[in-house]
Amino acid sequence: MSQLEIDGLHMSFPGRRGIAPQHVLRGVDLQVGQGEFVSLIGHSGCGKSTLLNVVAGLLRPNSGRVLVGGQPVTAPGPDRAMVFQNYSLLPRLSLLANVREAARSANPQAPRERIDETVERYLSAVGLWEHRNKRPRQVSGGMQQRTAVARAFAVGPRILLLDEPFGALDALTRARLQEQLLELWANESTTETVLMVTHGIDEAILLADRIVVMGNPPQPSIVDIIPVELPRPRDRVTVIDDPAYRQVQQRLLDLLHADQQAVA
Ligand SMILES: Nc1ncnc2c1ncn2[C@@H]1O[C@H](COP(=O)(O)OP(=O)(O)OP(=O)(O)O)[C@@H](O)[C@H]1O
Repeated sequence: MSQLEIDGLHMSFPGRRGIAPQHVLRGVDLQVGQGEFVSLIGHSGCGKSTLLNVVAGLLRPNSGRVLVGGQPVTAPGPDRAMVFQNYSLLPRLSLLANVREAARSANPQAPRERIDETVERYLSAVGLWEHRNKRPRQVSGGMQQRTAVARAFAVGPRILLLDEPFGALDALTRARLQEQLLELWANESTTETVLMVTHGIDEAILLADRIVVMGNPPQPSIVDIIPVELPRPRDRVTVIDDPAYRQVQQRLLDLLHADQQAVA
């Protein structure tokens, strides 16, 4: 059984002042297996964030359904945690308190020592334990985003939803955070499955087991799903010489180019 199942999802936003509704997702079907890392890629406005928000339970679709572990998603829940591009930390809380509050509210029955241990583990894993008492405004954007990633893992979700989490970061910080994410996902957490929106072709190939390509209107749905058959762990420097890497890269470029032509 798939851990995440999306069946026949349709989503439109009402048009204003006589303008027709905007169909953002038309008939999206996707199954994601336990332990899979799946990236969503597509041009701006094709509905990637909308799809992630429906899976998170933040938006209700017009029709279709999302199942997690066979159960329908109707609202946000601790089995799914989301990381946004813009950090979204609570500004008045320290980094430690941001992570602790999320871990506590997702696991209200857990003993305090276990929560403290979880918070320390994830803040240390992203290299921020020594900065734990600072407020978000006292640290860099990269550090804020590392805190947001630590917070998401500390909730103990089965599925991690990432909406362009590294989009605002410089290349070196992004590379470091990609590695920390893979390390946490593969070795350090109970989180099994990752669904990640990205604009980066190379980021998608480096991280994902499969890449879901989404199309613009008139076909705002999945246009292709590309498996990435590169062994893990993947080294960002050498992996680009692998013929399988080049093949996936070319396929993505062709699909994204064709989609751009279609709307031009
Ligand atoms: N709450 C909303 N109300 C009305 N329209 C919306 C709403 N949210 C998104 N949209 C519209 O739906 C379309 C898809 O938006 P979405 O954010 O899902 O795209 P995206 O692929 O994630 O884009 P980007 O890559 O630029 O973040 C856009 O045209 C957007 O303007």
